[in-house]
Parts: sequence; C-alpha cells; structure tokens
Amino acid sequence: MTTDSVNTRELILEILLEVTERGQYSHLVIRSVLEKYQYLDKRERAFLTRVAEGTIQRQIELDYILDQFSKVKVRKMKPVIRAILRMGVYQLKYMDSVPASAACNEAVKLAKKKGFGQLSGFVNGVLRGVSRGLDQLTYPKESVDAVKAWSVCYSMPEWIVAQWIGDYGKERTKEILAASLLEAPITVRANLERITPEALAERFKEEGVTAVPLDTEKYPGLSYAYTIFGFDHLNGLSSFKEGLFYVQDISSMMVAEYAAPKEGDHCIDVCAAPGGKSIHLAEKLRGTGHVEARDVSEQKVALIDENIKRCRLTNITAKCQDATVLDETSVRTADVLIADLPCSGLGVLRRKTDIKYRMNPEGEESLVALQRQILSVVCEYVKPGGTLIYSTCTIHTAENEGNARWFEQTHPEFALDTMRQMFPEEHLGDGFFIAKFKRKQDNG
Ligand SMILES: C[S@@+](CC[C@H](N)C(=O)[O-])C[C@H]1O[C@@H](n2cnc3c(N)ncnc32)[C@H](O)[C@@H]1O
Repeated sequence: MTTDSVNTRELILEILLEVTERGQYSHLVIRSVLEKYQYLDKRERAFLTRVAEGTIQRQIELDYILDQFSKVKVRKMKPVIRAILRMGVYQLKYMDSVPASAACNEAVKLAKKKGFGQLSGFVNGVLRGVSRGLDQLTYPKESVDAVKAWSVCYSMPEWIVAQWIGDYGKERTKEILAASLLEAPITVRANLERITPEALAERFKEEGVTAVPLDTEKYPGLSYAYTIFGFDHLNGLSSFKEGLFYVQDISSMMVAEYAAPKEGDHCIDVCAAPGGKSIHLAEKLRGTGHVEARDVSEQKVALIDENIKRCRLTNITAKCQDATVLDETSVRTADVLIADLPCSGLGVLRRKTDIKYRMNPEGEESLVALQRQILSVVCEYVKPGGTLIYSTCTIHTAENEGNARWFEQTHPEFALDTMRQMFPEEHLGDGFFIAKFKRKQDNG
C-alpha cells in the first residue's frame, strides 16, 4: 500500500470524525488507530499521523481558506465532507510530498466511497480552486487586528490569543503561538535505579534508536535525559518494556528536580496518574523512603500501577484518593508533596492538538477554583519544614502565578521559595509552571 492509499485516508477521515464530531481526544484516537492497524508500514503510519494531527492542529486556518473557496460555508457542510475537505486542504498547503492532483483525486474517491457521490463534484471543485488559488490567499492583517490575524495564521481560538496577549504581551504571545505548532520532541529519562545513562545509550544503539543527550549547560541536572528518534513503537523496544526509561517531557522532569527529595523522605503525589512525576521521585529516593501516588479513580490508579510495575520500583504505591477530600491520616506526614493539578493544558498543545478547541474561559475559571480547593486540602499533609510543589502544564497566569500568590496570601504558614513559568519556545519542553513552597517550622 502506498501513502496515497485510500485506506490510509479513510482511517484519517475516521480519526477526524471521532475528534470533531464525537468529542474524542485526538492523541488517544490516533494512538488507538495505530495500535489497531499495526500492519501499516512505517511510511503509512507517519502519513496518517501527520495528516490527522496537522488537520486538527491547523483547523482554524483550513476553515478560513475553505470559506474563501466554497459557496457553502464550512460550518454548514456535512461532517464527512467538511473533514474530507479539511484534510485535502492540509495536504495541498502543508505537504509538498503529496502532488496536488493526488490530494484532490483521493478526496473525491473518499467522498464517493463514503456514500457522497453526489457531492464529489463539489469536493473536486473546491479543492481544485484551493490548489490553484493557494498563492493568492489573503489573510487578516496583523496591523488591523492582531488577535484575528494570529488566530487564523496560528490556528488558535481568538480568546486564547487575547488571553495570552493580556497575560504576557504581544511579543511573547507570538512566540508561544509559533511554538505551539512545532513538533514536540520525545524525551526520556533513564531509570537510574536500573541503568546508568551511558548504558541506556548503548541499549538504544543496539535497538536502532537514535538518542541525543540533553545539553547539560542548558538543562543542568538532567544528565540522565535524552531526546530519542528513529523508532516505530515504544512497545516494540525491549528497553521500554523492561522499564529502563520513562518517557517524560523535560518540563515535567523539573518537578522532581525542584522537589529534590532526600533519602528516606515520605512523598505524596495527590494527582499522580499515569505516574511520571511520582516514579521520578521514587527513583530519586534510591530505594529508600516512600512515595504514595494517588489519583481520583481506580482506572487512573491502575495506570500508575502499570508504570510502577514496568519500572520495577519497590518504594512507591498507588492509591485511590480524591484530593478534594481531607485524608486525616496524612496530615503533617509528607516531607514532599506534589500537587500537579488538573489544568487547562495550554502548555501541551504540541502534543494534544485539540485541547485548544475544547477549553473555554468558563472551564478555566472552574479549574482555578478546583486548584485552590485541592491546594487548601492537600497542604495540610506537609510536615513543618516540608516542601509543597504546585505545578500545571498550562500557560495562564490565573491558574499559575495567580494561584501561587493566592496560596501564599491565604496560607501564611507556607513561604514561596521559587516560582517559574516555562514557555515552549524557550526550550525543548512543554509550557509548564512550577511553584515551590516550604512549610514554616511551627515556631517560624
Ligand atoms: C496533570 S494530571 C497528572 C499527571 C501526573 N502528575 C504525571 O506526571 O504523570 C492531573 C491528574 O489529576 C487527576 N485528578 C483530577 N481530579 C482529581 C481529584 N479530585 N483527586 C485526585 N486526582 C484528581 C486526574 O485524574 C489526572 O490524572
């Protein structure tokens, strides 16, 4: 089968419909399709991933283009036709490797195959129009309305563009917007309980994986981390199945770095699934102490358990516990408490491309309230002298600096030690926020 295969495009169409019409998460749908159709060769898998992710990621711009070339507006189109046209325009605009004629013809065939033969002429006409007119496209002008212009150009909902401009200014916003469209690297950290970084690099070499160590000047402390390329599935790597490394974004690795647990410490991670930060802490304890990794449902706890088992760690357990409910038995027991809380996720748009269409200002507001509620409960678990880390994977001052300042003011028994917003354009990692607090001694 070639990359032009109707079959691959049909799968892409199904993915798009699952995400846009049935509300499924794009990264989960794509992952499950790749798992189900393991017979697809590497090129087809890459094509499928690229077109599905790219079409979702650039949807606002694609719709803007389609609206210039179609007499039926995108929002009025039948869902199947809309999805076929979006993926067609994506290939025309962003994939030089796909000839324009193939993008148009395959779209027409797909429309017929899906029972829309009577609209195949429409699909053909619109896509051929786009193909001919791509060079003369006009976009909203930044000098007239930056929010509108950047929303179309970077495919970001206008409210997010406006919020970022308000929070961080225009210059930084433009950088974040550009970074949100880049491909996110796959970074891993060696499980230092099981293998040295050097031995892991050897294993990668044997398995045909290219592993590039991080620049330790830029990321001091992360000498155990690599960016990896050139493999097909993680599950196909024996080093992964043996738990010799954990896939984790660099910004997320910083949580355990800032927490800096000491041997013998008792750590509680109140929102831990699938377990990345808890497992990192447990590794840092070098077989001593204990990490309790909690999450709200048994299903989530099962995910943590799976990762603990794979990494073969003995100083960590998973437990189902709602973080909004006080657990009396944990009060003042934790040397380190991690509150990596549910958030709007605007820092991880490179990996979870559809979050930007799902979130809204009301959703953010209720998250700010939930974060405050959880922080007020779980701070009780921190011992005098202990550390509390509040983190989110978002870029939003109300959830981040705003909540950190709120916590500082409402909980004078804690002192703010460090606060850092990481932006995706600054480094390889996701947009991420960390605030580190210390609980004062009782007489302090
Ligand atoms: C940002 S994710 C945590 C990621 C995790 N720390 C890691 O590094 O792998 C937030 C988690 O909070 C959990 N969560 C949401 N509401 C919760 C609650 N009330 N109590 C406990 N966990 C909750 C979600 O199930 C989700 O797994």
